[in-house]
Amino acid sequence: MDDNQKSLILKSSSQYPLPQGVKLSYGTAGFRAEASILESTVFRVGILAALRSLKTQSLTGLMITASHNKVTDNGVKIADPSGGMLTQEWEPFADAIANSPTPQHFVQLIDEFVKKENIRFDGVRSAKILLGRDTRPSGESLLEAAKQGVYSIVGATAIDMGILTTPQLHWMVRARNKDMKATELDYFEQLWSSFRFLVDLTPNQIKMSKTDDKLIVDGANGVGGEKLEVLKKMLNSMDIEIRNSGKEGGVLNEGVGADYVQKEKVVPQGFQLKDVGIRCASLDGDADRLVYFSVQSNNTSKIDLVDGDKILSLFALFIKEQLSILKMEGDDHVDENYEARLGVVQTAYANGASTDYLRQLGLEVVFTPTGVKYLHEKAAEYDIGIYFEANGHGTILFSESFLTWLNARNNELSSKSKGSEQQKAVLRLVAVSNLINQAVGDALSGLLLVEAILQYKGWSIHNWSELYHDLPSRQLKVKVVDRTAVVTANAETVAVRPPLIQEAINVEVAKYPQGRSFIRPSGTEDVIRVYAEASIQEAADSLANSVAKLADQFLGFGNSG
Ligand SMILES: CC(=O)N[C@H]1[C@@H](OP(=O)(O)O)O[C@H](CO)[C@@H](O)[C@@H]1O
Ligand SMILES: [Mg+2]
Repeated sequence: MDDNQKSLILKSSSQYPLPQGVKLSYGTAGFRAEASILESTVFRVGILAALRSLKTQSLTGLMITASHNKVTDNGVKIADPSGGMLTQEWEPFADAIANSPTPQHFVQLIDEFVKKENIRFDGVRSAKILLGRDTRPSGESLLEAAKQGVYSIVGATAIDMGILTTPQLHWMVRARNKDMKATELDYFEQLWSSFRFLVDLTPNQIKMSKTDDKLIVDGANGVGGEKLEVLKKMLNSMDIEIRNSGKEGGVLNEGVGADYVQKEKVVPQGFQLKDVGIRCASLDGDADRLVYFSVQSNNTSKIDLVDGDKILSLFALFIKEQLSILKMEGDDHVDENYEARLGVVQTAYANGASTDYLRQLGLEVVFTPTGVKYLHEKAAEYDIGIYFEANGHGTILFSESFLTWLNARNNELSSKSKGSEQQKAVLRLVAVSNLINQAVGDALSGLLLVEAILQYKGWSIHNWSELYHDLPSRQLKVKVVDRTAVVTANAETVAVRPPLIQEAINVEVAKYPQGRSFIRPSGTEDVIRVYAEASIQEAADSLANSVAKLADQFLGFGNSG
């Protein structure tokens, strides 16, 4: 960096001092905190996004959101040129600059990093960053801070895309870098047209009942509801009712949204007894999570939850079916068969019943630590990799080589057996790859895929929910002195530190039929999370409580003196 560049950063960063006592970590999903302390962080991440763009010679993205967290919180994360999360290799640098105490120290950190990474400021190609934010009121001024960060890098350009869902921003970054059409309208058109295409390939339609036609969506009073309104207009044939769109005066994520519905297993605000039996869905605050549910008839606040694991199971079942149709070659061109590697990725939070179900289908199921950056990376190793967190964040990734094969197969079948079942299966898979967001998990594209598959199968939400029965489970949080004292292994299923805690957990687990439990430090909150499941709810609750007690004994405040 030349002196001019250094003094530019020094000058602008002096206007965004780090508030006293703030310590931030890039965590599972970027920086998150109370919005009022985030200006300096967002400003610095603006610079980081520009450096990432210079390093990769590609466009990057910066999203301002705190997803399912309180409306008074906010956060910031970077989309890498692929449309995925910021490369994990840069996370320590992100942490370092976010916590840098003075402008001088900050400039020095950047200077050292730029040298180490060999980032060139030769002006051959300048940095370009797409900016987006969710509907949080603090978003506007934070976006301004991000712009100031970007403009502290000579020649860098920030393109403000306005209010978007997180997956829309990631999708745009990916599309632009692939020289594809990348406006918001292009996004909607791609979703709409691939959905229509897929639905048109539904075999002689099994007529659904009136209740099965209808879908009610809880928009979490966030950005998802308003974007779904746009899609709804394009899809005028679908009967969708959107509630908690944010226009009715409700508060973002308060008693609404996918996180609330999945964790509390109760109806979100605005849903009542008259909705019994109707298919309902819930998005989170930035519309990258999706869960379905139906209101139970015997108790108005209880729901039958259809979570991320069941969405994953529905997708896996459908994809597997299409692959087997492809394999049923009538002609002797069996050599045209491509053994597509289909893989399913879950975390330890996946309900044990879902894993059993998927394995029974003959699928390869692998586990990664929590956080979509890990699941995504793993899923990308397959020709078709399906990943979901139980909370509803996930997508399906298609490899380039498999898509090339599908296109070639389609051309061949077009000339030989147009309209055959095999060709339809090929076309369905191609449509899925266009519909489901290839950059990150996306509630809107996920929702359309669920709807298309349910139509294809002629299933109600009840049929879908009956794929398998969830094992009762319980999640608890434990406040401890230092959550980093817990170190895990084997995709977070085993605690290797503090010593002997795992042995103690094992003793508890052994007391319960189908018992399973693990602890891990949260990456987004200052707590230890406890998960337990067992054959009945009382047992899951009791196991979770015993393990929470162990966490407290080994790590808690009672132990700190
Ligand atoms: C148990 C759970 O739901 N954990 C969530 C939560 O992470 P924690 O590291 O558990 O705080 O937020 C992450 C980001 O949204 C999400 O990826 C993850 O699944
Ligand atoms: Mg989210």
